[in-house]
Amino acid sequence: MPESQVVFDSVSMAFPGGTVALDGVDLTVARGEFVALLGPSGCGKSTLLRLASGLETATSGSTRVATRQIGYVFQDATLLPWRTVRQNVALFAELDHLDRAETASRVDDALGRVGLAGFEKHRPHQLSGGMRMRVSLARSLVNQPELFLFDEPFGALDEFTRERLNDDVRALWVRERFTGLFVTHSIPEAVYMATRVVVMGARPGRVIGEFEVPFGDARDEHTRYSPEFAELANAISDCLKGAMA
Ligand SMILES: Nc1ncnc2c1ncn2[C@@H]1O[C@H](COP(=O)(O)OP(=O)(O)OP(=O)(O)O)[C@@H](O)[C@H]1O
Repeated sequence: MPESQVVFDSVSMAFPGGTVALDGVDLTVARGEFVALLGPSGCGKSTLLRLASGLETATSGSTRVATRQIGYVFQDATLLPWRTVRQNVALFAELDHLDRAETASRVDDALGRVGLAGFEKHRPHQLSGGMRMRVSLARSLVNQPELFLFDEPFGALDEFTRERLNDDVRALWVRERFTGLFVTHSIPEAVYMATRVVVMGARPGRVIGEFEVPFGDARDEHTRYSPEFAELANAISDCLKGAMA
């Protein structure tokens, strides 16, 4: 049995206003897995990520996370406009009081890995949306996450930029083998990115379908247009339609 990185055990979440976001979520994510989460709007996907990050605590059930090294990337890159790219990428390391020389070396490494070498002195307003997302990714990479939470990170980007970032995140995952939990509304993105796709039902959310993705590490345009890809995407689509019916 592979080691578990995240375990949601009968997790339910009711907010003070009365909204029941999650009801009996059971989901185990193994170390090094990349799980994409799909589900209708409001079914509690972001809530699940917040539980995994420790930002929220479930009303009932338990959430166990085997690491404290967690990266979190949102749709909004949330960069500080007055800081340069380099200073933004160094932010979490500074907050963690990481040694200066170590921070500098990790920042250089992260900038290189997301393709931003040469843009260190730019400010966020001088960057495209895709580049701002790269800064956000690099900022999390500096803390060497073992668990990476992605909350629909590329939803606001054009398709071309989104596909390039998909490839970049996959390349990072292939190299680092962090555990990934990736929320998206896009079935093709989920299938392309993940080792397993988990479908949640309408609120209150729970897991209604799981699909192993049979493609290996090497994925490219041919993967996206293969009959196997279309077949899997169709099966997931049927499951999602059931969730919304
Ligand atoms: N802090 C909160 N207080 C009250 N209700 C909340 C809070 N956070 C989330 N909710 C509610 O819980 C439900 C689930 O929200 P959540 O953001 O987790 O869903 P989601 O699946 O990520 O949605 P989307 O796909 O639209 O981003 C929604 O009805 C939302 O309004």
